[in-house]
Amino acid sequence: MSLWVDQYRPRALDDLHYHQGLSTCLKALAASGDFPHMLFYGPSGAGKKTRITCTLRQLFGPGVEKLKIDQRVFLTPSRRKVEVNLVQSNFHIEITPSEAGSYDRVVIQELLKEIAQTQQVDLNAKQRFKVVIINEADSLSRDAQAALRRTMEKYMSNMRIILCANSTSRLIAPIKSRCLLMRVAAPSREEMQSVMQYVSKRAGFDLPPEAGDKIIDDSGGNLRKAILVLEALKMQSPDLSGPLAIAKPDWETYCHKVADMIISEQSPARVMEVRQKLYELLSHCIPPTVILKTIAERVVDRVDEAIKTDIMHWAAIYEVRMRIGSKKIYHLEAWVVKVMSIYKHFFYDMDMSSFD
Ligand SMILES: Nc1ncnc2c1ncn2[C@@H]1O[C@H](COP(=O)(O)OP(=O)(O)OP(=O)(O)O)[C@@H](O)[C@H]1O
Repeated sequence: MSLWVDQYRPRALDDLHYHQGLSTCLKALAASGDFPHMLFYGPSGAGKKTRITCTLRQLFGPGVEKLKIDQRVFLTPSRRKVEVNLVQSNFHIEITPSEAGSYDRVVIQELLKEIAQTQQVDLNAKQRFKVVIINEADSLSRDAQAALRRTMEKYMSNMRIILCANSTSRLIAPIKSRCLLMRVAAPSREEMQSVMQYVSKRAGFDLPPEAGDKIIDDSGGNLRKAILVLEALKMQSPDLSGPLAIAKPDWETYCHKVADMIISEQSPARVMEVRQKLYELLSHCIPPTVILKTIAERVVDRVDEAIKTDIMHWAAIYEVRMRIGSKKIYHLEAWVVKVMSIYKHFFYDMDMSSFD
């Protein structure tokens, strides 16, 4: 039994429900015999992955759906072992180099070289090249990006790269200029509604449009989230009528709690309590940037207009520091202290001005 998001995921370019223009373009490229390196970018759950797999199917036929998962060990120059998962078919290979943390360059360099130097073994293959999909390309380190750039130039004859990212801003210009950029925007409300109606039909029930609207309100343009919530709600109350209670994920509630703690007291003791909670979140593998963003948004929701921009400004600064540095907790905590100080000063200044 698979989840609806997988079970009803469109498998061919012709079956995609929205962004028809993109599908037409991808079909033409696949048929052209001159397939470029590509960069798919857009927000989470907009449908990048779905479009990439449909494109592969268009290029190679249903054989690309026969997947196997391997684990590969790479040796770093300091002889440390890093493990990375590979998902592959006879025609393509998919990697998430960020699994290797700061050793992502080793993974990119070794793996791409190896693939580029092996010829396509399947004589019936429709294309002479293999495709390498690189997930979370926007978290590649500078070194890894430089290595990627060199391989892109050198091994174009039997390899194509497809990068998948949320935004293009952290990718170096020479990579962007070697790829065809495909922007996959979040679907509109109507598009989401029609996909959910379709999924419901396939699952054998009618979705009341109001229930669909409620789910869309909560999804923030993330279609995967919407379909997951739809399935969960259908389990809870099979007729989907009446008020729907969409549960927030635990980590989100937890982040909100941290935000409330920051606002309700500003003291060294409170900083220590917040630190505990931050460790807890990090140990459950919630990405530090997501933690920072979620807490910041909640804080900003609850404070005076006058200090909102300041708080976001510092969140942005600490996010950058966090990406560069290695100990995430330091930067998260430094930001918390900064916010407490901004908040406290704001009230102090107000009190003083009442004496004027
Ligand atoms: N055109 C479409 N028609 C119908 N359903 C779609 C379409 N595109 C995407 N979906 C559904 O939306 C879900 C999310 O899409 P997908 O996993 O491709 O997003 P993504 O952009 O790669 O997200 P992330 O960046 O978080 O990995 C899929 O599981 C699929 O069921």
